[in-house]
Amino acid sequence: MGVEIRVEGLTKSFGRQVIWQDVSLTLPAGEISVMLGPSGTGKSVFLKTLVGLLRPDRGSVRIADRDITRLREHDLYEVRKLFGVLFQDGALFGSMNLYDNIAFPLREHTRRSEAEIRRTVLEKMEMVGLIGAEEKLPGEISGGMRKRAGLARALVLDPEIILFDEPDSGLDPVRVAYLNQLIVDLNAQIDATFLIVTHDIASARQVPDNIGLLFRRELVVFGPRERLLNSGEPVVRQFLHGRMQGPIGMAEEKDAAQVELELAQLDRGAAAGDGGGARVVTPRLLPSPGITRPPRWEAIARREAERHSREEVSGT
Ligand SMILES: Nc1ncnc2c1ncn2[C@@H]1O[C@H](COP(=O)(O)OP(=O)(O)OP(=O)(O)O)[C@@H](O)[C@H]1O
Repeated sequence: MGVEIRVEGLTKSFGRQVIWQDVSLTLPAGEISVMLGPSGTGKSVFLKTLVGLLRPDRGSVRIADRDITRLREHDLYEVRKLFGVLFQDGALFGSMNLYDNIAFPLREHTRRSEAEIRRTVLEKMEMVGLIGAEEKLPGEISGGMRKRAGLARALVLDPEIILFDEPDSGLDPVRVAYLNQLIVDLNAQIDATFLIVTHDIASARQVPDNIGLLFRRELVVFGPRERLLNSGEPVVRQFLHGRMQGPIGMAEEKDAAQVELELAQLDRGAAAGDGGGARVVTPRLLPSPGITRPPRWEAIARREAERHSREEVSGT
C-alpha cells in the first residue's frame, strides 16, 4: 500500500551554499506528490536526500518508523530496497539490451533463478508497454522508450516508493501525455507512494494528489492538488501559470516593488475579465478504464465532487 515519508526540519547545504532549509512535509502512503520549483532550487538534491544518497545538515526523514538520516550504510542499503528511482535519462547501461538492463537490479539484489527473473522482467516490460523490445539497446530506441525502460527497471524490486526525476524532460507533449497516464495507472495498480519532480505544469495540474513548491531555499507550500491550484499565493500562481509576472525572476528573485507592480497589473487584468488572474482547477487524470482503483480514489472523487458543487453554488 506504499509507505508514508515524514520529513521534518530538513536542511541541506554544500559548503556555504544553503540549498534549502527547514523543509517539513509528509508524503502520504500510496499517493502521488509532485515537487515543483525554479531551476537550481534543489529538487534533485531533495530526491537524493530522501533516498539517503545525500546526508542533510539537520532534520529527519522517517520511513517505516526509521530516520534514514541516522542509518549506517549497511542499514541504508536495506531501506533503499523500498525505493525505485527513475532518473532523468533513464540511466540505462548503454552496452546492455533492455532485458538485461531491467533484470540488473534482480541479479544484483536477489538470488532469484533466471526463470523467475524472466517472469518478473517480462511482467514489468508489459506494464510499461515494452514487450517485443527486449533485445534493443538503449541507443536504438526513442527517449520515451528509454524512460519507460527506466521505469520498468525501477519497478522490478516491487518498490513501496518511486521517485521520478523529471520523467517528462525531453519528451514531446503527446509522449508526456502517455507517460502521465502510465504513471497514474501504475500508481493505481501497485499502490506505491510516488514523488515526481517536474517542470511540466500540465502534468503538475493533472497527475498528483499533492503539490509542493521549493523557492528561495524554502518549501513555500505543500498540500492537496485542488488547494494549490486554487491558491492565491503569488509564487504558486506564477509557477502554475508559467508566466513572467510574479516573484520568480530570470535569476530566481526579483525586486519587491517590481513584483507588487506586476501583481497589481494582473489583478486589474483579472477584474477586467481578461483571465489574467483566473484560478483554474484542471480535472485530474483518472486511471484507464479496466484498472481497479484503490479505495483512496473514492475519497478523492468525493472531495472533488464536493468542491465542484460548492463552486456551482457560488457561481465561480
Ligand atoms: N554534490 C553537489 N555538490 C555541490 N553542489 C551541488 C551538488 N549537487 C547539487 N549541487 C548544487 O545544488 C543546487 C541545486 O541543484 P539541483 O540539481 O538539486 O537543482 P534542481 O532544482 O533539481 O534544478 P533543475 O530544475 O535545473 O534540474 C545547484 O546549485 C547545484 O549546483
